[in-house]
Amino acid sequence: MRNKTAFEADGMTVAFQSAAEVSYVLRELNLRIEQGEFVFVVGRNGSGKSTLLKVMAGLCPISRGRVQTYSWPEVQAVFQNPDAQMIGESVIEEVCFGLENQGMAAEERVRRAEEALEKVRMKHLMHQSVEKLSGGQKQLLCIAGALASDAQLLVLDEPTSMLDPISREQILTVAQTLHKEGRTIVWATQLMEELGYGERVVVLDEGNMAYDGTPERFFYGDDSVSELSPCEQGGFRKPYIVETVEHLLHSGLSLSERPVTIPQFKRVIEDLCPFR
Ligand SMILES: Nc1ncnc2c1ncn2[C@@H]1O[C@H](COP(=O)(O)OP(=O)(O)OP(=O)(O)O)[C@@H](O)[C@H]1O
Repeated sequence: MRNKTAFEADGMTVAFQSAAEVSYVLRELNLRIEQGEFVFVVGRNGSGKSTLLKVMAGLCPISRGRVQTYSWPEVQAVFQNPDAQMIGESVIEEVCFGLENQGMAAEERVRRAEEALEKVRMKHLMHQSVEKLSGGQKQLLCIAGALASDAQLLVLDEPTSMLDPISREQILTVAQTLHKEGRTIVWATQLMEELGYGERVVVLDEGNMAYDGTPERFFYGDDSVSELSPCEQGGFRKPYIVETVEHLLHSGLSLSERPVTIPQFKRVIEDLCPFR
């Protein structure tokens, strides 16, 4: 699945002109995402994450440079304000509506919508009015809409920001499954714990690319003991697992890997305990 490019930008610049000045939001970015990658986009507020995702979804024109991406319905996006994306009256209608626009037969629409609602644990609410949903439930509903489609590229802008920890983990696990099936996922987040679910982290800083690499190198850097890692350089807070591992490394323990996820951490601890 890795032989096709899902998104490519060369010298991509996005600028907004106001009466007084031109403000640059993305500055001459070069970025290539292959089909099947799971990429997290990280950056402080206002660093340009949403703008980058909007360009990927074909919703924001660029000012300079060159961009190549899928067009709708091969790209599906979930943005931060779920209300702005709602059209249907009931939960199931909302999901089916998007599929109808993609020319899917009625029976298939309902089957897919129910399956997607099941994945986000909202099937029991399928006949409820969209208006009565909480913010987090609306976010889950938008995610269900994207899951139900055949989209090759899923663009998700802080999709778990309103979700409780169980729903958050559920959505991350669903995203991992879609990734394993070969879909491309680009996910903007402020939550460092989420990065281990993907395989690549892109950091934006005032519209510039500050880092592009694995989650492991992002958290630990090239040398885990001396230099500041890209995570520290960016002023982000490391996840608990990474902080714990760094304590172990500083105390002189030699570890089999530098874990960023709980299963990886478990492996490291098991390797340290030969008599388990
Ligand atoms: N339509 C617009 N007109 C003018 N400025 C804009 C427009 N859209 C975004 N910006 C500016 O671009 C900058 C980047 O915004 P963007 O929403 O892409 O950042 P972000 O990293 O997603 O932020 P957050 O984490 O707060 O969601 C901000 O300073 C914002 O004010």
